[in-house]
Amino acid sequence: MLELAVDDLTVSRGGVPVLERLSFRLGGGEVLVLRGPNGSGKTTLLRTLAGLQPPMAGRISLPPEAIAYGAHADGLKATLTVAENLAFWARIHGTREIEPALDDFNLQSLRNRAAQNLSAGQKRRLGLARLLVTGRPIWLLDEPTVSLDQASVTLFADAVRAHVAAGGAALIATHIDLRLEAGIFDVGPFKADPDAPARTPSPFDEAFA
Ligand SMILES: Nc1ncnc2c1ncn2[C@@H]1O[C@H](COP(=O)(O)OP(=O)(O)OP(=O)(O)O)[C@@H](O)[C@H]1O
Repeated sequence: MLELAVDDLTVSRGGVPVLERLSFRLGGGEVLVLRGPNGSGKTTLLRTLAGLQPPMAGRISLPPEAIAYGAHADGLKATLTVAENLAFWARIHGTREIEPALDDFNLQSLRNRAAQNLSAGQKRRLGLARLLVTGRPIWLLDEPTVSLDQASVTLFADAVRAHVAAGGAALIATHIDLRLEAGIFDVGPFKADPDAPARTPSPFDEAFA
């Protein structure tokens, strides 16, 4: 059974706790939207869940090789074409076809254009199309609709809907209403208290002890 389970998780930036004691579950077929004001820690949480930084405390459990992380930076290979970029990621991740990804993000007419010559919104569409070729079941998405026009937002929402209908899951930090059937997880109540005494001494504390 596909599930991302988060228990009593504290996440940090630069050694300072940002969100603390979070617990939630995300199962196959579910979308969870992360809400919270700018700087509240949504990116920090997603980076921690993606394994890009260690948790400060608590547990994250998920199936191996389950995560596809879509970050602010699109991570495109500038000199490769749209189709070559997708083929590159398809090879890394396995056997997935690139044609459905080109279709779903309206990239067929751009397939032979170098990524560096795409507009901001087109680059973003390519970055999102990459999710489809990873074949990974859990999508962690950080502001996926930045630079997208309304039609592309709809394409993206449709792709998420199809992904969860096929048993996948998505955790999405966004400030806009995607009109998806989704749970809402507001990180606001989990804001760490910066004045609380540190649970474990940092190297800084030791140096001045
Ligand atoms: N490298 C860093 N070192 C120290 N603090 C950082 C670093 N990067 C971010 N922060 C701080 O960590 C906090 C959480 O930032 P984060 O990017 O996770 O918020 P967010 O909820 O994703 O914000 P937004 O909605 O603006 O994208 C912010 O106060 C930010 O200033």
